[in-house]
Amino acid sequence: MSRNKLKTEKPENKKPKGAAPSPDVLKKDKEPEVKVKELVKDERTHKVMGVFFLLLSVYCFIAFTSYLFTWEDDQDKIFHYSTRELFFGDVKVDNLLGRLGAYVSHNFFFYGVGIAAYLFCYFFFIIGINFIVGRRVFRVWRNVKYILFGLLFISMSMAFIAGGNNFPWGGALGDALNKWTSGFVGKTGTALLLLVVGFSWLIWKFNFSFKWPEKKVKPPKPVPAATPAAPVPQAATAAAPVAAQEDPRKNGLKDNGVMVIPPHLEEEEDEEGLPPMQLVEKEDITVIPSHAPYMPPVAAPVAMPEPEEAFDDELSLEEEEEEEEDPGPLLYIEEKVEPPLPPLKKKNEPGEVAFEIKPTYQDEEDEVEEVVPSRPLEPVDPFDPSLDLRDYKFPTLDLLENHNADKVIVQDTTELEKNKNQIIDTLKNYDISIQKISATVGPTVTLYEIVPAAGVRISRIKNLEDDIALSLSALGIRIIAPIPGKGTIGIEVPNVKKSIVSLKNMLASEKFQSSTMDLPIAIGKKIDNENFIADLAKMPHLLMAGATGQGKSVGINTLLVSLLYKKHPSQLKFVLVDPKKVELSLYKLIEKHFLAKLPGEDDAIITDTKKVIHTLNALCIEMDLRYDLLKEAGTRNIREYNGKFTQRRLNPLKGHRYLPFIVLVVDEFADLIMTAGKEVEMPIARLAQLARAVGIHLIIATQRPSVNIITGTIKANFPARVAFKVSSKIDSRTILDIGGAEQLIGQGDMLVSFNGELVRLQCAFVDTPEVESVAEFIGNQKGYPDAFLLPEYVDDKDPDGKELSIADRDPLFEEAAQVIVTTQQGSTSLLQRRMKLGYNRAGRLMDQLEAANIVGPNMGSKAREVLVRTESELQEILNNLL
Ligand SMILES: Nc1ncnc2c1ncn2[C@@H]1O[C@H](COP(=O)(O)OP(=O)(O)OP(=O)(O)O)[C@@H](O)[C@H]1O
Repeated sequence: MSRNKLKTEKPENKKPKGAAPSPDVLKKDKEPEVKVKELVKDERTHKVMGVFFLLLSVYCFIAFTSYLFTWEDDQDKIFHYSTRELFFGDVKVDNLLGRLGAYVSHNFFFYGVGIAAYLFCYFFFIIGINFIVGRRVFRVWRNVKYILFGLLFISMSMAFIAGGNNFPWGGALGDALNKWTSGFVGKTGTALLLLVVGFSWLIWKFNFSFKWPEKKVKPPKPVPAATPAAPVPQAATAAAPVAAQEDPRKNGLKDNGVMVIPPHLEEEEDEEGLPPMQLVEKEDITVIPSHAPYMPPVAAPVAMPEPEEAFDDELSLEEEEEEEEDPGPLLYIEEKVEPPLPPLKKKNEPGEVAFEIKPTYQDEEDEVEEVVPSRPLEPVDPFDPSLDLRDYKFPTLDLLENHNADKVIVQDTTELEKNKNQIIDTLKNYDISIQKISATVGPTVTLYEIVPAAGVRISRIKNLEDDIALSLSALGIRIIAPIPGKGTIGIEVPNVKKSIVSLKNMLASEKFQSSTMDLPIAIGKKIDNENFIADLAKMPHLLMAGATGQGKSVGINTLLVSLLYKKHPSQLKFVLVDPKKVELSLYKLIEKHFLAKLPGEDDAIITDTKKVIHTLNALCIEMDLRYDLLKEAGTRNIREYNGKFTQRRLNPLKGHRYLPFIVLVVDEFADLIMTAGKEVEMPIARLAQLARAVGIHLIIATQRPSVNIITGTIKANFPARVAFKVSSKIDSRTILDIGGAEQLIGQGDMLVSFNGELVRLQCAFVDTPEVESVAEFIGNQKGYPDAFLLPEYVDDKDPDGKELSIADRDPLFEEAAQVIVTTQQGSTSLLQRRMKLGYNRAGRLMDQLEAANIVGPNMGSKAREVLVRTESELQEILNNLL
C-alpha cells in the first residue's frame, strides 16, 4: 500500500496546482481493488474454501453422529450452562467433538430440523467438492432445492412418526409443522399429506411406469406416395413433416399411442422455413404425413437442449443424471430410419496423406473439434439429410473414360539425355557451371532440377531465362529459380509425347476416395505425378483465367464432376451462370438434384445477364439468411451449424434447416462485367468476402483476364487462382500477380496460385460425352420435385415488375387475398397449404397481393405484414381492381 501511495503522490507533487489528475494516477489508485478481485478469483483461494467446506462437512457429520449417542447427557449440560460457561468454562461433555460439537449438534437437532440436519453435511460436502475441483460437479441451486424440500419433509415426517420420543427426531421445525398441520387437517390428514408428498416426489424423481395391460395400438400406416403433393421448396425440406418412428419413447408417441404435436406445428408461421403439412387422423394416432416420397424424414425428434447447456464444458455429473431422468418434450418424429447410403468406396491406406492447401485455415479444423460435444447428448439417431433421396446412387467410375492414361509415362531417354546436355551446354555458354542435374518426368513437362556450382548467383540464371529457352528451342520453358524450399533451380521443358491425365484415374485414387474434405476437387497432376486434390471450401473461391481453347471449360467440368462424385444432392447445390449458353447446358439434366434457381424460373442454368444479377442478389439474401441462422444457433460456420442440426439440436420450427453447400459457377465473367459492370461486381465481391463461412463458394472463369474485368476488389477476395495459357505476360500478371502463364503449352497445362505458392499442374481431362453420361446417370434417378429454390429477389428498379403482374392476375388472386385477410397471416406457405398450390405459384400470388397493397413486402424468413384488416376493406380493394 505504502509503495502505491508513494507512486501516486510523486506525479501529483510535480504537476502544477489545479491541473487535472493524470490518468496514470487514477489507474494506480485502483490497483488494490483489482488485487482483491484477483484474490477472490484465484484458484488457490477456491481450493482453500473447498478444503474448509469439506472439513466442515466431516466435522458436522462426526458431531451429529456422536450426538445420536450422547445427546441425553450433553443436552442436560447445554440446558444447564449458559453459552458463556460452555465456551469459556470447564464443562465436560461426551460428544466426540467436545463442547462445540455438542452445542452445534444440539442447535441443529433440537432447535433446528432434527435428523434432517445431516442434509447440511451433504450441502457443505457438495460446496467443498465444487470448490476443490474447480467446476460445477454438483449443481448448487438444484441441490439447494432438494435440501430445502428434504429439510421440511423429513423434519415433519420424523416429528409425525416419532413425535412422542424424547430424541428430537424432527427438531423444532418438524414439531411446529406437524403441530400446525395436525391441527388443521387432523392426524390422518397429516399422514395422507405426507404420503402424497412423499410419493409425488418419488414418482417425479424415478418416474415409475404403472402399466396396465392394454389393447395394442396399430402402427400408423405409411401415407401413400400419391398423396397430392404441392411442390415444396427444398430450402425447406430439412424442416419437413413427420411420420411415426419405430421407438415410441423416441418419437413422442405416448403410451396411449397419441403423438404429442405442439399446437404451433399445425399452423405454420414462417414463409421460408417449413413445407406445408396436413394432419391425418388415424384411429388414436395423429400422424403428420410426408407430402411426397422424397421428403426427408424430418428433423429433430428429440428434446432440444439449450445451446448453452449443450456446449457447457462444465460437464456436471448432475446434468447427465438429469438428462437420463427427464427426456423432455419430444417435438418431432421420424418417418423411418434407414442406414444412410454409403458414399464412394473408402479404403484407408496408411501412409497416404491427403493434399490440402490450408496452412492459414488450420484453426478451422480446431473449431470443428469443438462442435462435436465431448459426451453423447442424447441417444438419438442423427438427422441424415441424404434420406430425402434415400435411393440416390452416386455415379460410378465406369461412366468415365481412361483416355489411355493408364500407360506409364516413359520418356524417351534419348530426349532426356539430349535436353540435359543442351541445358548444361547452354548454361556453360553463359559461364554457369552446375554440380548436379536431375529430371522428373511429368505428364506434360519434364522438370530438370539443377544444383548450380558454388558461387553461382541464382539471379543470373533467372535473367538468362529467355536465352536458355531460345537455346533449348522449345516452347513452354519455365524457369523456377530457385524452387521454393529446395534451393535448386528448375527448368520445365515440355515433353514431346504428352500424356493425358484422366479424371477417372484421379477420382479412383485413394487420395480422392478417402478424402474427408467438404468440397473435394480433383484438379490435376503435379509435375511429379502427385494428384492435386484440394478442398474448394478452404480455397474458398476460385478465379480461373485462360485464353480461348486452352482448357478452361474442361477445367470447370473437372471441378463439377469431382464434386458430383463425392456429394449427395442434399449436400450440394450449384448455381450455374453460362452466358455462352452452351458450356454448362449439359448440367440441365441434374436440375432436380444439384441445381439451384430463382423461384418462378423455368431454366436453372442462367444465361441472361439480368437474371444473373437477380440470382447473385438472391444468393446474397441466402447468405444473409444463413448468417441469421448461424447466429441464432450460436455457431460460427456451416460445419458447426450442420453438425448441430444433424445432432437434432436445432429446431426446424424456428426456421432451422440443413444447409447444403452452394457453389456458384460463372463461366464467362468478362461477358457479364462488360454488360452489367458494377451490378455484377458488387454482389460477387460481397459473396466472395463473406459467403465462405455459410458454405457459399464461387468459381469464376474468364477468357479475358484484363484489369477492368478482374478488378482489385474481385482479386483481393479470390486468393486461389488458376491460369491456363494466356496470351501475354500482362494477362499472367493480372491473374497470378506473376508471369509464367503465357509460357504454358495449352491443353490443360495450368498454374495454380494459392497461399503464395505457384504449382504447375496438368489439368485432369474429362470429355463432354463423359460429363453427359454422368449427368444422365444422376438425372435418371429420382430427384426433388424442383431445383433448390433461392430466396426471391425483387428488383425495385425493374420496370416490368409489379404493375404488370396486376394486369394479368392469377385466377386464384381473389381467393388468395381472402385467405390472407381472414387469417391475417401473410405467409406463402399458408397459401400453399390452404389452396394446395406449388411454391412458385403461391410466391407469384404473394407478389401480386403485394402489388395490390394487400400484403407488405417480403421480410425474409418472416411472414409478410397483412395491410388489409377486414373483409369489407378487401372487397373494396377488389372492386377497384376490376
Ligand atoms: N486437361 C486437358 N487434357 C488434355 N486436353 C485438354 C485438356 N483440357 C483441354 N484440352 C483440349 O483442349 C481443347 C479445348 O479445351 P476447352 O474447351 O476446355 O477450352 P476453353 O478454354 O474452354 O475454350 P473456350 O474458352 O473457347 O471455350 C479440348 O477440346 C481438349 O482437346
